[in-house]
Amino acid sequence: MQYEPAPPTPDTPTARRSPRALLARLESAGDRSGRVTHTEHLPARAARYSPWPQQLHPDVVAAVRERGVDRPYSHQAEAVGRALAGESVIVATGTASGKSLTYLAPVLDALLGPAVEGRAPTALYLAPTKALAADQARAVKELAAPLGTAVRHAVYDGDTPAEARAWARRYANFLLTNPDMLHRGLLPGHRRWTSFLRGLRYVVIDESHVYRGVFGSHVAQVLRRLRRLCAHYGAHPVFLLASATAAEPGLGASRLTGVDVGAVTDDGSPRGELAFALWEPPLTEAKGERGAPVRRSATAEAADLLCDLVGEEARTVAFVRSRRAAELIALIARERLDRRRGEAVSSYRGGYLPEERRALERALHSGELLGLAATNALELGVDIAGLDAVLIAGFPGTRASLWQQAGRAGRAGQGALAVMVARDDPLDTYLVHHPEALFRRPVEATVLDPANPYVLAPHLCAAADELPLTEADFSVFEASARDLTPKLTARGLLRRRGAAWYWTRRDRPSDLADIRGEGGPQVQVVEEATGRLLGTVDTAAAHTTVHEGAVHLHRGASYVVRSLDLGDHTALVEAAAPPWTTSARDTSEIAVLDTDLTEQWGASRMYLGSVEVTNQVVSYLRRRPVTGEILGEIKLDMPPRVLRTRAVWWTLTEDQVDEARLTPEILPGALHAAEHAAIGMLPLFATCDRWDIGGVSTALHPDTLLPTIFVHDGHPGGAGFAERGYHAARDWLAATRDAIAACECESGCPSCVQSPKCGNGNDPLHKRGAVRLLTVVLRGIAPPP
Ligand SMILES: Nc1ncnc2c1ncn2[C@@H]1O[C@H](COP(=O)(O)OP(=O)(O)OP(=O)(O)O)[C@@H](O)[C@H]1O
Repeated sequence: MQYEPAPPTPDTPTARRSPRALLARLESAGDRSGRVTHTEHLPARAARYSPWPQQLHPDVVAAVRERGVDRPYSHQAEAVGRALAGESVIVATGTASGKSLTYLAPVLDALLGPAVEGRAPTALYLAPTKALAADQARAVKELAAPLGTAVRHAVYDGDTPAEARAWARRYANFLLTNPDMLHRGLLPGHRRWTSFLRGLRYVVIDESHVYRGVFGSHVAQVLRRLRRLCAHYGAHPVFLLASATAAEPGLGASRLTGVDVGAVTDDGSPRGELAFALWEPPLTEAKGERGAPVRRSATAEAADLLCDLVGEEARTVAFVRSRRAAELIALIARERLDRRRGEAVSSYRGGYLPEERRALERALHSGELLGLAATNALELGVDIAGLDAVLIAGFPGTRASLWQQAGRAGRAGQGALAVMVARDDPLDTYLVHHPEALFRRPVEATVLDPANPYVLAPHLCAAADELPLTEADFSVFEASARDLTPKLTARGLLRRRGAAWYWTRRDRPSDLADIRGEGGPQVQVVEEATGRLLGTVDTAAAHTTVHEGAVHLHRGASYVVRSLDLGDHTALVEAAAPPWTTSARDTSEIAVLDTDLTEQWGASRMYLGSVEVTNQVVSYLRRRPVTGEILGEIKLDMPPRVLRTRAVWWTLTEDQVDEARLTPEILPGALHAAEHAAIGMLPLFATCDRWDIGGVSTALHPDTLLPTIFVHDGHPGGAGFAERGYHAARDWLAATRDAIAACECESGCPSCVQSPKCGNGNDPLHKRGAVRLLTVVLRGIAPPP
C-alpha cells in the first residue's frame, strides 16, 4: 500500500479544523474508504462555574485571576472548599480540566496563613516523575509571583545540587519531590526536616493513578511512613490527590494514603466536540508467517495520517506503544513532507535527555512543532492540551489510558479529532469492531495492595530505622504488620529491645525496597564514532531493543547497534539506515525450584512455590517498515535473563485431557487461552495489576511431566500475587471459566482469552478448549464446606 498524500483543500483554515471535516479529509485521500469502522461523536459540553469558597484567601483568588482564571469550574470550587474544611480529597476528572488549581489554591492559602503554635505552614507535592515536578515548579512560580516571599518553593530530587538542597531544607515551605526521594532521602533524614514536617498541612499527590500494582503498593507504604513521622512531630496533613478518570477513585485514594479520602468526579470544565474514530488499516499483498494475510502496520498508517494532518496545519500528537514506533513515524513524516512541514514534526519518548524533552514541549506549545510522535512518556501531566487531533496507534492497554490520550485533543470552544488506529493483532481488531467495548464500558479502577507482605516488610524495616517501631505503629501500617514484625526479628533484620523494634544493621534499610522494580542500571546508547550519548534504555528492555544488529532510531535519525556490552551497560551504535526494522524474538522457560504447598484436586494438582523463569532473546526479524513483511531472521547469542519468583501452577492428567476432548492439535491453544484468562482474572482476587504477573503454559512440562499452567509474579522474590491465587484458586478458576464461557465472541477476544502483552502474538489460542479444560479441573475440587 503506497502513501498517497491528500490533495490540498480550498477550505478556510477554521472549517478545515472541524473534526468531522478533518476526518472526512483523511478518509477521502487515496483509497481509504472502509477503514473507519466506527465514529463516536462526543458532544460539546458547556462549562459549569461556582464561586470560590468564602474562606479562600483573597490574595489567592487575585493571583489565580492574574493567571487568567476568573471563575472556578464547579469541581474546582467543590474540591477547594472540601480541602479548606480539612477533608482529604481526590479530584478525578478529565484531561486538562484544571486539576492543578484544586490543590494549588488550598496550598497557597495555607502558606499565606499564620504559624499555628509556632509551626510555620508547609506543603509537599509528589509527582511520579522528575520532569513533572519541574513542570509544576514553573507553574507554582508563575502563580505565586504576586504573593511575594510567602511561597518559597523548591524542587528536591536526585538531580538537586547540594547547595540547593541546603536551601530547600532551611527555607522552602513548598517542596516538590517524588516518592523515591521521600523513601531514600527525606524520610530517613527526617531529623533534618523537623520544622518542615512539623508544619505540614497538605500533601499533594499528582497523577495518582500512576501509583498502581507493586509500585503503587510501595508508594502506599512510603506515605504511611510519612504520616507516622508527621504524627510524631504533631502534624496531620490533609491529602489532595489529582488523578485521571478512574473507577472508584475515593476507594483507591484511601488505600493509597491510608486515610479516608472523598472523591470529586463531576467535571465542570468545558469540552469541545470530540469525534473519535476507530480505524482499521487495510490488508496488504504481503504474506506473514505461514502465509497468513498481513494488515498494514498501525505505525505506517499513523505516519500517513500524521502527514495528512500536519499538511492541514492541524496540531497533532500520535501516541504509539513503543519508542521505536515513535522514532519511525517521525522519520517517515519527515521524508514525506516538504521541508518546512517536515521540520515541524518530531518524536518524543522516554530515554531522551531532559533538556531535549523540555525543548520539544516548548516547541509544541508555541506551535513551532505541528506533529509529534510520542510514547506515553508524554502522557503524564505535561500540559499539551489544545491539540486539533490525536492519533492513537494501537490500543494503549486500558480504557483509562485511552481516554487520557484522547483527552489531549481539543481546545476550549473548538472541536477535535481522535483516531485509534488498530494494530494487526486480535485485541485491536476486536476493539475496532466492538466499539461498545471502548465507549460503553467504565474505565478501570486503580488496583494496589498495601498489605502485600513482600512490599510491607522492607518498609517496616525502614520505618524502624526512622523511629523505633512500637505496637502503636501497627495501626498506621497494615494489620499484617503485627505478624510480620516478629518474622523480621527472627530473620535478624529487626531487633527487639523492651517494647520497641530497632534497625541495628549498618546498611540502609531503604536499599531493601526497589520501589519501581527497575532491576539494575540503565544501558547507555553511545554513538561509536563520536562518543556522544544518545540516550538510555532500561536493562530489561536492552535485550530486545539494542541487541547487535538492532535498528535504533533516535530523534528521527537511524542507527544500527554494532555491539551491546551488558557488563559495561553500553550499546555502541553507528549512523546507518538499512531498509528494514528489527524485532526481537524470545523464548521463556520455567523451572520449579521448590514447592511450598500443594493440594490434590480430583485428578489435578495445584501447587504454590518458587520458580525460575528464564527468558532469552534468540533471534531478531528484519521486517519491511511499512508492510511488516519478514525479510529474514538472524540468530543472536544473548545471555538468558533469569527471574526467581513465586508461582502458582496446576496440572492435568492424560485422562482429564481426553475427558475435555483436547486433541494434541488444540491442547497447546487451550492451555495458553486458559493461562491468559487466568492472568486477566487474578487482579480480581489478588488486587494486583495484570502487568505485575506473567504466565507460561506447556503441554508437557519437564518438572511435572504433565500439561501445566503457571501464573507467576513478575517481580524478583515474588510479590504475593501467586500466593493469593493459590489460596483463592477455587473462586479464581471458576470466575476464569465463567468469564470465558459467558463471552459472546466466536473464537476468543480480549474480553476473554486474548492478552495485550502476549509474547507470542496470541498464538495459538483455543477458547472452547480452555472452557472444557477449566471445567474438568474444577470438577475435581470439593465444593466449599
Ligand atoms: N476555571 C478555569 N477557567 C479557565 N481556565 C482554566 C480554569 N482552570 C484551569 N484552567 C486552565 O486549564 C488548563 C489545564 O489546567 P491543568 O493543567 O491544571 O489541568 P489538569 O487537569 O491538571 O491536566 P492534566 O490532565 O494534564 O493533569 C490550564 O491552562 C489552566 O490555566
